[in-house]
Amino acid sequence: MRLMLEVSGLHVAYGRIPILTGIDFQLAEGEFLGILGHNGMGKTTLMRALTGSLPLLAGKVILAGADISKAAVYRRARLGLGLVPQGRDIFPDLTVMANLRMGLAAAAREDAAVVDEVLEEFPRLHRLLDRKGGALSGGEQQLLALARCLCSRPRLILLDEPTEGIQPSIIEEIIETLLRIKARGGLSMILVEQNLEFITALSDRILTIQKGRITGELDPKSADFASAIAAYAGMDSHAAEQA
Ligand SMILES: Nc1ncnc2c1ncn2[C@@H]1O[C@H](COP(=O)(O)OP(=O)(O)OP(=O)(O)O)[C@@H](O)[C@H]1O
Repeated sequence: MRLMLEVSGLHVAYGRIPILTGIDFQLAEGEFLGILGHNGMGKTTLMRALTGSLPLLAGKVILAGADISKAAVYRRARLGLGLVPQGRDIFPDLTVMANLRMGLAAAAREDAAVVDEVLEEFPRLHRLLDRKGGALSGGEQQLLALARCLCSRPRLILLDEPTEGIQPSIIEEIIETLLRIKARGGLSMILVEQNLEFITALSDRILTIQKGRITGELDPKSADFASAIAAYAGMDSHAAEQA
């Protein structure tokens, strides 16, 4: 098994307030790893530490064998680390096509044909290419943010709470799109979520995070998954199976 990401002993603080206090996990090449946690548990902080927008107090981050613990944000992007941030951060005054081209700028090698390739996976965006990003629905913006990230040809995508504030019908479409992309292979993903249906549909493994620490690991294929997730969410296992 080749490792795409190795995170060890990660400590991160905002000023003097410790937020992540010893995070360790590994991700295999091609693996989709879920990170499940309630509000304020440190999920976004972890994503920001991995992309380099927050410095580490201690610990190591190894991406495909390269130590990126101290690397700048742009260098991590060049090495194949892509982020689809919480809130999506698309450019509201640029068209969908111009937003996609911004994704090319983060790529190690700019290749305009990549936009057409990526668009094949996103039929809904095809019809919206001339529309301003700010005039899209939340779900369409999420699809655009994902497509823009794919235009940078990442090896590993960090996807931060993609279902937040999005209608269930588009959540389903995002799941189907990601399952197609996963089936093609060659891409690893870390999905940070609170939505049980989304994280269960896509993850090979799920880590739970509480108060800045990884507290458990769940296997969506295991027989006791429904009861394990129910214990995590504080609900009965029948409700978890419905989720
Ligand atoms: N810029 C900041 N300065 C100080 N504290 C912060 C800052 N950003 C986040 N925090 C605190 O760090 C903790 C972890 O926040 P984080 O955003 O990582 O959580 P999260 O799990 O992503 O939550 P959510 O699901 O609400 O986005 C919270 O207690 C939050 O209040």
